[in-house]
Amino acid sequence: MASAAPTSEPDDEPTEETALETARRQLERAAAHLDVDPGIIERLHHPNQVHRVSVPLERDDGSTAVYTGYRAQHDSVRGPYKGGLRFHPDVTEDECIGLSMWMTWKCALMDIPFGGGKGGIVVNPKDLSIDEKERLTRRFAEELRPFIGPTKDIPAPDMGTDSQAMAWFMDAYSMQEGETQAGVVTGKPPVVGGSKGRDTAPGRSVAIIAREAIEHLGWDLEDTTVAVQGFGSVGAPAARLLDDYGATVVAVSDVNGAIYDPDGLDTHDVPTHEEEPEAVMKYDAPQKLSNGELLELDVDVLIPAAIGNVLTEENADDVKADLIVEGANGPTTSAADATFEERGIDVVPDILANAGGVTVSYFEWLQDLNHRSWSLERVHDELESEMLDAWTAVCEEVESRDVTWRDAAYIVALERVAAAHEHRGLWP
Ligand SMILES: NC(=O)C1=CN([C@@H]2O[C@H](COP(=O)(O)OP(=O)(O)OC[C@H]3O[C@@H](n4cnc5c(N)ncnc54)[C@H](OP(=O)(O)O)[C@@H]3O)[C@@H](O)[C@H]2O)C=CC1
Ligand SMILES: O=C(O)CCC(=O)C(=O)O
Repeated sequence: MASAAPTSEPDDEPTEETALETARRQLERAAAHLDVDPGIIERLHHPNQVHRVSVPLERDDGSTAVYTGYRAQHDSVRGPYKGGLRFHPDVTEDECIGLSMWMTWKCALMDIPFGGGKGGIVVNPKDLSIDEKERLTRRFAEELRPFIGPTKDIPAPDMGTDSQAMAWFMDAYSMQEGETQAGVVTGKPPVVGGSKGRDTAPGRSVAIIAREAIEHLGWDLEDTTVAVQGFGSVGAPAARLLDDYGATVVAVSDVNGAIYDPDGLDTHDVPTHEEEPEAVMKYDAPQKLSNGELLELDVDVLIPAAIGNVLTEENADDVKADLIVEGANGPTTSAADATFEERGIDVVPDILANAGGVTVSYFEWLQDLNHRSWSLERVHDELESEMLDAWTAVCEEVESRDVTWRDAAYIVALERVAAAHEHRGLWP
């Protein structure tokens, strides 16, 4: 339980296992535990559709730039496709497909009536002015119009997009429909049909699940040290809530590196990505580390909550945390996962830990369809209850089958998706 900064200079560069490869391996591992029609499993290796669009943008200087956008729609047997839109230079078609598969499992694990979708634009949003971001988002909504809708496919925020982007997206879609269609996206500001508590929900669920895992392992939260990579929509609320629960958050990071205080940071004082991007490293802290060093800190709990593929075969042997709670989607490659299993390091998977985001998105969609607004207290209470139900379902599988938390979560999700395929008669 000691906390000390490592002295090595690890490689920050992730290795090249694609999200799709990781997602397929995870599916195969879960399928090996279940008696499911192999045809259904084969079908679930592939997305239903992937839409690739060109998104032209008039830059502020009058020139035209054309960006590539994607929307991957993996499976809709349990309901409309659901999942975020990412604005990031590393977005690829395969990444969107892998992320859309994870959304299918995440929604099934949470038992909410959605399938899996994910999309994004290959762009660095930090290179765009606010007006350019608005024009790009509105045009993306226009390009995706034929494929989305409140009962078809419902996007949401992800890396590089936020509630303002969702408001523009909803407005652009609604203008063409001739009426406000609040339910076409979630993660909007509450004043235009968003749900209270959606902005912090993915981080809140990470903290709730970390708290449950810590209790399950018989640790005391007050004696638990935590390092969090990324201080955005997921990392910041997770760090702050764990701090509020009594844990000691010793390190947090942004894209430029990490701040470290072995006595614990005042997480409410460190600016989040939303408050000021790239401000973490400007914060006055006893030590500055690289993002790679943060991942190898001798802490009890490590929460990767920024980008994918940061825990790889290159650094898995050097990770010193006893518990990893995945805040980001796909932070752990299959090779690293195998190493953690061998080393007895527990990993709570993304599809469980960060599922608070899509769960409150579901609450938002219900509020939009019913033209009702829930109180923040109700959102928090219902989220807590949904997270505990999912946690219990996963723990039951862990105990009855003696599998990892990731395999258990996939088994619960895959059983539900496969049963829906069987009942609907879509297969074979
Ligand atoms: N937003 C959501 O609703 C949900 C998001 N997720 C997943 O969580 C992860 C983070 O998303 P989200 O919090 O929304 O993103 P944000 O854009 O809100 O924040 C990302 C954070 O990560 C930092 N960051 C960016 N690149 C790197 C890097 N290369 N190394 C270390 N830190 C980096 C950013 O730093 P800086 O401020 O300097 O840019 C920022 O602090 C993604 O995997 C996303 O898919 C999962 C569930 C829901
Ligand atoms: O809120 C949503 O619909 C999806 C959020 C998301 O993209 C995710 O959980 O990865």
